[in-house]
Amino acid sequence: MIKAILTDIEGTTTSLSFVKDVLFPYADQQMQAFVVAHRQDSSVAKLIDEVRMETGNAVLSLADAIAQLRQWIAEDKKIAPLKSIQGLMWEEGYRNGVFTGHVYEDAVRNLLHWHELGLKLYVYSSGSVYAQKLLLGYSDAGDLTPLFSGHFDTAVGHKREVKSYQTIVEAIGLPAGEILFLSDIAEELDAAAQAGLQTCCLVREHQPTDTVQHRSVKNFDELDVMGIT
Ligand SMILES: CSCCC(=O)C(=O)COP(=O)(O)O
Ligand SMILES: [Mg+2]
Repeated sequence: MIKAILTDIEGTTTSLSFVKDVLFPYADQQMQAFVVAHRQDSSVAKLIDEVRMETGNAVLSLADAIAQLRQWIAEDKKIAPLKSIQGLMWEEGYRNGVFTGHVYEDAVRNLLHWHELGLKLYVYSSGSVYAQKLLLGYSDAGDLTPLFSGHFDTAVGHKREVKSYQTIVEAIGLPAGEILFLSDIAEELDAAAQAGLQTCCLVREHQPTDTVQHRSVKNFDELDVMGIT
């Protein structure tokens, strides 16, 4: 019996297009002004140092660090300092009403339903925990954060690694087989399944490469959570 649901965001609760066509371009356009304006803030200064460490160049100039961050956005790299800086920048966009967090209607409806049924809900995304809470807190459907019992990002490890899911299972404190992981990426589902989680692939906008060993649905309405044993 499923007692908890761990969900991915991009491609699962949220459209790829919102991330690729709204969030990433916003971060790209604002990067220069944001980093220059906040370079003395301890949080931003620390993240720029992390960019230097990541590139292996301890004396990387601020201008080159900004260029590197923009390059990583273009390449959709899931690198921790980039994801953290993006979260800080998106906060301005959400707070100023430039955009709201896209969450599919079927996802909102079923997250509410599962929460009412007493299932524990968690997020695991490459977006920072801070960015996850912003997207769900400023969602099209209002503040969804009270539905969630916890959030995980790449601080627990990358999403294609089995160890990350083992760490999450330990943190949730339930047997792995009682946790259902939802994602649109086959390699993430493979890693979760190897850690013993139940899995389901969301095939919303594109056909994943190889998900034969996972159940698969087009949206959350098709998912019979209580039927999974
Ligand atoms: C939740 S923040 C916006 C999405 C993001 O930055 C990202 O990298 C999405 O990765 P996911 O693991 O949710 O596919
Ligand atoms: Mg995804």
